[in-house]
Amino acid sequence: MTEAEAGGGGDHPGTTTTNTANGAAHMANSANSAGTTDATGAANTTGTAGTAGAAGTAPRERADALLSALRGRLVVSCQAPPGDPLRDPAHMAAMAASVAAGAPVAGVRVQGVDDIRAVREVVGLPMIGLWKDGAEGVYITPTARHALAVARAGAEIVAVDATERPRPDGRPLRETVEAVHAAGALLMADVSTAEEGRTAAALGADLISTTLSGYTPYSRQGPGPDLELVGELAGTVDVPVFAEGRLHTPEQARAAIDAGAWGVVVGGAITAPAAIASRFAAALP
Ligand SMILES: CC(=O)N[C@H](C=O)[C@@H](O)[C@H](O)[C@H](O)COP(=O)(O)O
Repeated sequence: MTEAEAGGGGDHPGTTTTNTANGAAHMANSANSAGTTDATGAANTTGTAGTAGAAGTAPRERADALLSALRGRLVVSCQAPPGDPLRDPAHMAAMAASVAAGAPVAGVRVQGVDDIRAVREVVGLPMIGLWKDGAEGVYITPTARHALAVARAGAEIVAVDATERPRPDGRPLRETVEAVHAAGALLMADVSTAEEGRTAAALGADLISTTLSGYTPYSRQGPGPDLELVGELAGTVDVPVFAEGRLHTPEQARAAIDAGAWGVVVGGAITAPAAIASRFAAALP
């Protein structure tokens, strides 16, 4: 990924950043041609992406259609940790295609520009994209440059770290929000506390996710999902709130929806065979 590939550009749609219960007004006709998956085509599980069935509709309508397709439903995160033999774009594309073909999932969450491109080739579902750069501090899509690369690789929704921790380039989160919107994508703010969620929503984030609860030293620590945070956020911000992180069972996913989540994102419990096998092995005498 070069700076030229990742850097600015794109037509700013010039939309406002007013948040509404139904989401964003920023979903422009993207400069990223690969990222124009038909957001209304939730039933379209596999096949060539980018059919852009909603192309030509207003940005706001496209954003609302995308968010509606995710409401009350499951997004599967297809990510492999560094060093895992599955950490390969072709493997993640096969994983995502398998899940999409065999289960009524609403979307996928995919890490890294190469994986996003590979998954985009074979899965037509809405995609939350991110770019993990590093492993300490702010590493989930840490700068506007990373965010633009993710949008241009084909993700309709760009997930970024929206915690209060210092960002590696020292730039404000607001710049990333503006860059993502200029690229015609929506921004998902990965947060660890309710205050961070409220701040992100005020900055124009289109969706909030509880992804980082338990991953900042000042947030709730625990083995399971932070449903309390889901409920608090759902009651105070006017954008969709996603439950994500440590959802291990279908019952927890349902409880998250009951707590007010717009949708749920599940990763390791579905797409991390080593972690799943370890739990089984640990239960044996
Ligand atoms: C903290 C962090 O880096 N979370 C990452 C965000 O994309 C992923 O490693 C998680 O797998 C994802 O959030 C889904 O969570 P879980 O795998 O617990 O269902």
